[in-house]
Amino acid sequence: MNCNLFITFEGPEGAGKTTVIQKIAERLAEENIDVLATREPGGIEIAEKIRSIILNPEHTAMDERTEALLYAGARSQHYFEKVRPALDAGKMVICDRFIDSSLAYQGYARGIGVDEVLSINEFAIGKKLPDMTILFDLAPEVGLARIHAHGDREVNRLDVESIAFHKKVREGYLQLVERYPERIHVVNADQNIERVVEDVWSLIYEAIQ
Ligand SMILES: Nc1ncnc2c1ncn2[C@@H]1O[C@H](COP(=O)(O)OP(=O)(O)OP(=O)(O)O)[C@@H](O)[C@H]1O
Ligand SMILES: Cc1cn([C@H]2C[C@H](O)[C@@H](COP(=O)(O)O)O2)c(=O)[nH]c1=O
Repeated sequence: MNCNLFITFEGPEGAGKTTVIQKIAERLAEENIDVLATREPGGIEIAEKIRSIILNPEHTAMDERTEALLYAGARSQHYFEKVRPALDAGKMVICDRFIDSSLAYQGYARGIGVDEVLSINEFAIGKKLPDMTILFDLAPEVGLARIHAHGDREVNRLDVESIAFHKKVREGYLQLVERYPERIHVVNADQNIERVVEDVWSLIYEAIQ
């Protein structure tokens, strides 16, 4: 078994990443796999502070380049303080969002350019990409409706972007699948939660064999 993997979960708002990651972490633990579940932006104190600046709905004046750099800064701190040491200790790391969020949201949807955003992220964390990425694909209307219906998390500065922006995020992700076909695996997130968990588990189980 190869369990020393860095696996990232990606997708639009309300796609189910946070819910599924918790269930997958429990399942991995049941299989006696040493796993660290974490998230971006955040996961450690400094990055959580940066998160609260980026996502504050009052920060409407934030320039798109500032936004891209803050995400990259939070990523750098989180990666070197928490992710890399866990991987070096032989653990599996599963992370709710990572570099592909920056490529899809800032690079593609904001229009900064995917290659430009990739290059600031290479400065932040180096060139190594995750071993595997699972993309939760979902129409943005469905994900946003889930967030508004359940009300179990605060609505942030990115949530309130236009539907056109969220559609571009989805397009950006789907272009990343074409760019990294070996790494990024698409899961249909518009199914009941148990089905989504099973689809994700199958991908991870295959990867660790
Ligand atoms: N497959 C599903 N079907 C119906 N509701 C779901 C499904 N997956 C998640 N939900 C619900 O949708 C809401 C958002 O889920 P969750 O927080 O897991 O999404 P997320 O992808 O992490 O979102 P975000 O990136 O915006 O934080 C939660 O209330 C959750 O219970
Ligand atoms: C890492 C990262 C995230 N984002 C966006 C995506 C979401 O709108 C928020 C994070 O909120 P969540 O509830 O934790 O999913 O930030 C981004 O635009 N760029 C990034 O690199």
